[in-house]
Amino acid sequence: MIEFKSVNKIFDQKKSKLVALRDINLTIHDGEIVGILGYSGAGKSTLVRLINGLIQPTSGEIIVNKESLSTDKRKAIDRMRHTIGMIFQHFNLIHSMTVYDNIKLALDIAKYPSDKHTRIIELLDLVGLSDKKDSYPKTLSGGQRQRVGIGRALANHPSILLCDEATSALDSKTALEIWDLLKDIHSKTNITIVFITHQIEVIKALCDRVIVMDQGSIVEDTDVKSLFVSPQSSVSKSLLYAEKYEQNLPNLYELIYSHKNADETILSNCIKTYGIDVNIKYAKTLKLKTDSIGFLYVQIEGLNQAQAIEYLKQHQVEVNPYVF
Ligand SMILES: Nc1ncnc2c1ncn2[C@@H]1O[C@H](COP(=O)(O)OP(=O)(O)OP(=O)(O)O)[C@@H](O)[C@H]1O
Repeated sequence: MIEFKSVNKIFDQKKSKLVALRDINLTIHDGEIVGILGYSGAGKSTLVRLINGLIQPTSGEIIVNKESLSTDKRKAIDRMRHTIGMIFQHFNLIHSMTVYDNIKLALDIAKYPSDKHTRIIELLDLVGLSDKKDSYPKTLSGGQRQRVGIGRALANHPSILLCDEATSALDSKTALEIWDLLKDIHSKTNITIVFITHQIEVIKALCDRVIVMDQGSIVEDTDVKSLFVSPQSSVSKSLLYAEKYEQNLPNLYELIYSHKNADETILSNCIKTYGIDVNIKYAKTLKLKTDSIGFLYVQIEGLNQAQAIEYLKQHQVEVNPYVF
């Protein structure tokens, strides 16, 4: 479990102070897959660096697996060795070492107590790189390099995996394969995954919960489905709306089908009952990890417009006036 209690982080700059994190209160439970979402400069990396003990908070307390992180650097290093694995955007592999040796290095640093060779073979199998054990990083694709990164991060059986923009440098197909691999690892190990990202796609495909950050503060902490159905913060709205329909039209509404019993017949029944004209501008289905949500952007015209909207709402369709 990761806990932040009233954590502030202030960086001293030449002439001023920069508040990178302000009053962060947060609990991440064991086995959760949490996305930390925000624009550049929001404070995401600072949050991660505090979790892994690379930096200290200016005030407040951080507790990782019941261990309070004080200014004791030895404890932080121990935690990195034993409870936290980390993967990075640019993989951070040692290029003069083979895949096998890159993973072995992690075991050497952790002073792995059991048979290292057996563990390396196990890890190579887990990340799907058994046939690449003697290859060098420069001969691997980006996705394969990140698989090595994942193998190395998991070497010493950590209970937490921190991912800092870990798929931002990959094309969308390769990123999807890495998210699938992480889901597979999660189902086998129940490891806690914290994924720092500015990409809404990762949240959609991988996460159960999302924490949205803006200018050093947490502005939203919610389950992923709620983020898509009713985003609360301006950051999540703008990240989501950038994916959707951007044109301003009169009488434009966003209809959200998120309940299992809400289907298209509701709209056709509504048209028949209230004699309205419905002009469908755009439709999209978002597939989440275990669910899906339908979005329909429609212009609704006619005398009974208000009653029609009420009817839709009563039939578990969310209706929002759509103004970008
Ligand atoms: N060591 C440092 N010294 C001074 N300021 C820093 C330091 N590290 C981060 N900052 C500042 O703290 C703020 C938050 O930075 P942080 O890297 O945590 O944001 P981020 O959300 O991870 O952004 P990005 O996605 O661009 O990495 C930024 O204004 C950044 O310039």
